[in-house]
Amino acid sequence: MLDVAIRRRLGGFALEAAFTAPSDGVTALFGPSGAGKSSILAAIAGPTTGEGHVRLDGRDLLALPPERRRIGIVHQDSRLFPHMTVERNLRYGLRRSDRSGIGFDEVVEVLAIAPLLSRRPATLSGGERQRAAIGRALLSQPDLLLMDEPLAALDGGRKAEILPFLETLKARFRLPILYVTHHVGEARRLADHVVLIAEGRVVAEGGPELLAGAEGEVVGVEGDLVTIRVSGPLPRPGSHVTLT
Ligand SMILES: Nc1ncnc2c1ncn2[C@@H]1O[C@H](COP(=O)(O)OP(=O)(O)OP(=O)(O)O)[C@@H](O)[C@H]1O
Repeated sequence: MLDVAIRRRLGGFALEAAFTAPSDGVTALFGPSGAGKSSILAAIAGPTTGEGHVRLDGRDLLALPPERRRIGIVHQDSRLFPHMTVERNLRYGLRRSDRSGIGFDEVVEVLAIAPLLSRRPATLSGGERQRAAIGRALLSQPDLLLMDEPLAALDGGRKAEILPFLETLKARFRLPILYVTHHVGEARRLADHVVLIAEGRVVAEGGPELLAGAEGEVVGVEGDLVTIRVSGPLPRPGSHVTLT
C-alpha cells in the first residue's frame, strides 16, 4: 500500500494532503485546477522540504534522496530528449536502472512502439510521444509511477487512442500509479481508487463509484458539492452534479 501524508507551504498555498492508494492499480488524484494535485506529485518525487511521509509498503520514500526513490514520472508534455531516437530515449531509461524486471521488448509490445523506434520525437504525433514517454518511465524500473495529466495536451480522438494502452499497462505491470486528472471520464475509466482534492486537501476518497453518474471536468469543490463542467452533447451543459 502507498500511504501519503504531505504538509507543505508553497507561497500563500497550504498543502496538507493525506490519502492511501493500493499498491497495484491506478489512483486518480482528481480535482479542479489549482487544487494542489501537481504539488502533491512534486512533493512525492522532489526534494524533501516539508513534513510528512510517503510510505510504499512500509518504506518511507521521503527518507531517500529523490534519485533513489525509484519513481517513474510522465508529464503532460513528453519531455523526451529531442536529439535522440525513440529507441535511444527508451534505452536511456533502461540504462539508468540497475535492475531488470520490465523488459524493453515487453514495453515496446504493450505500447505498440516498434514502428516508432527509429524516429525522433519531433516527427511523432502527441499521442505517439506520450506512449514513448510512458515506455521510458516504465523502463527505469519504477516502484511507483506518477502521471501528471498525461493526456491533457491531446485532443479527444488522440486521448481515446491512448486510454486502451493505459488500461493494458496497468494490468500488465502491476505498479501503484498516481494519475492526476481533472477529467471525470479518464478517472472513471482508469481508476481503481479516487482521491478528490480541493484547496490543498483531500475532501473525499473512495472507489470509482464516487464518480458514478458524473461526466465532464471538475471545476470546483465546495463541501459535498462537486461542480463539473459538462462538455459535448451530454445532459444539460452547466448542470451541477452532486457526488456523495
Ligand atoms: N512553489 C510555489 N510557490 C508558490 N505557490 C505555488 C508553488 N507551487 C504551487 N503553488 C500554488 O499552489 C497551488 C496548487 O498548484 P498545483 O499546480 O499543485 O495545482 P493543480 O491541482 O495541479 O492544478 P492544475 O490542474 O491546474 O495543474 C496553486 O495555487 C499554485 O499557484
